[in-house]
Amino acid sequence: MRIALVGYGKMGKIIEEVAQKRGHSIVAQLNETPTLENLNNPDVAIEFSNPEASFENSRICLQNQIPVICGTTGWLDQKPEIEKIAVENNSAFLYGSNFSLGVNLFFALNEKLADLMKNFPEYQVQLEEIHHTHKKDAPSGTAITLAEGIIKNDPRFDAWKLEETKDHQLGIFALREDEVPGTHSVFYKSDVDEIEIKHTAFNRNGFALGAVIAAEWIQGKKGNFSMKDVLFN
Ligand SMILES: NC(=O)C1=CN([C@@H]2O[C@H](COP(=O)(O)OP(=O)(O)OC[C@H]3O[C@@H](n4cnc5c(N)ncnc54)[C@H](OP(=O)(O)O)[C@@H]3O)[C@@H](O)[C@H]2O)C=CC1
Ligand SMILES: O=C(O)C1=N[C@H](C(=O)O)C[C@H](O)C1
Repeated sequence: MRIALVGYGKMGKIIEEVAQKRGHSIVAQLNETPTLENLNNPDVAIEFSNPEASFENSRICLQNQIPVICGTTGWLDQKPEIEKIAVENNSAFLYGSNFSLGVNLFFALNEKLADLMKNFPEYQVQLEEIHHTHKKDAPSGTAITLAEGIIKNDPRFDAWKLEETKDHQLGIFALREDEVPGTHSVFYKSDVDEIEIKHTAFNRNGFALGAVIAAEWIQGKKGNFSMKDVLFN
C-alpha cells in the first residue's frame, strides 16, 4: 500500500516505522497542507497533524478520492461536515480518537460499566486524563469518547465539562505531566469505596499500529467508519 503521512511529527514518524515493517511504502511525509502533487498518488492518507489543520487536510484528500485515516483530536465540531464531504465525493473517512486496541477494548468496558452503574446514584462519576505537556487540546479526544460512552448509557448525564462533575455535566480532569503518552481513568466514588477503571499507554506504538491496521482495512470501502468497524464487526 502507498501511504501518505499528513502530519509527520511524533505520531507520523512512528506510523512510518510500523507501516514499513508491515511491507507498505511511505510516499509522502507532509508537515504542510496536502496538494495533489505533494500527496504523490497514495492509496490512503494517514492524518495526524493538529486541530487547526486537520479538517482542511482531510477535505483535500477526500475531494481527490483518497481515503483518510484521521487521528487528530480537537477539531470534532467539524466532524459532521467532513463526513458529508466523504459521502458526497464517494470516498472513505475513518476517525478514531484513539487507535490502540487496548483503548478500544476500554471504550467497550466503559460503556458496560456505565450501564451497570446508572442505577446506583450513590456513586459519583469522574473522568481523568493525563498527557504530555506538548498536547494542544484538552480534554483529550479519548476522554471525550469515554464521556460520550457514559452519557449514552447513563441518563443522569447529558453533557461533559472540564474539571469536576456537577449536576448533569460529567467532569473531566485534564492533567499535563512531562512526557506521559496517555493515561485515562474513570472513577465511581461513594462514601464507602471507589471503583476505578484505567488504561495506561506505555508508548505510542499501539496508536500507530491501530492506524496502520485501519488504513489496510479501509482499502476498497466507501463511507464513514470508526475503529469499532475495524475491530469488532
Ligand atoms: N487517535 C490517536 O490514536 C492519537 C491521536 N493523536 C493526535 O494526533 C495529533 C498529532 O499528534 P503528534 O504526532 O503527537 O503531534 P506533533 O505535534 O508531534 O505532530 C504534528 C505534526 O503536524 C505538522 N503540521 C503542522 N501543520 C500542518 C499542516 N497544515 N498539515 C499537515 N501537517 C501539519 C507539524 O509540523 P510542525 O512541527 O512543522 O508544525 C507536526 O510535525 C494530535 O491531535 C494528537 O492529539 C496522538 C496520538 C494518538
Ligand atoms: O496527543 C496525544 O498524545 C494523544 N492524543 C489522543 C487523544 O487526544 O485522546 C490519543 C492519545 O491519548 C494520545
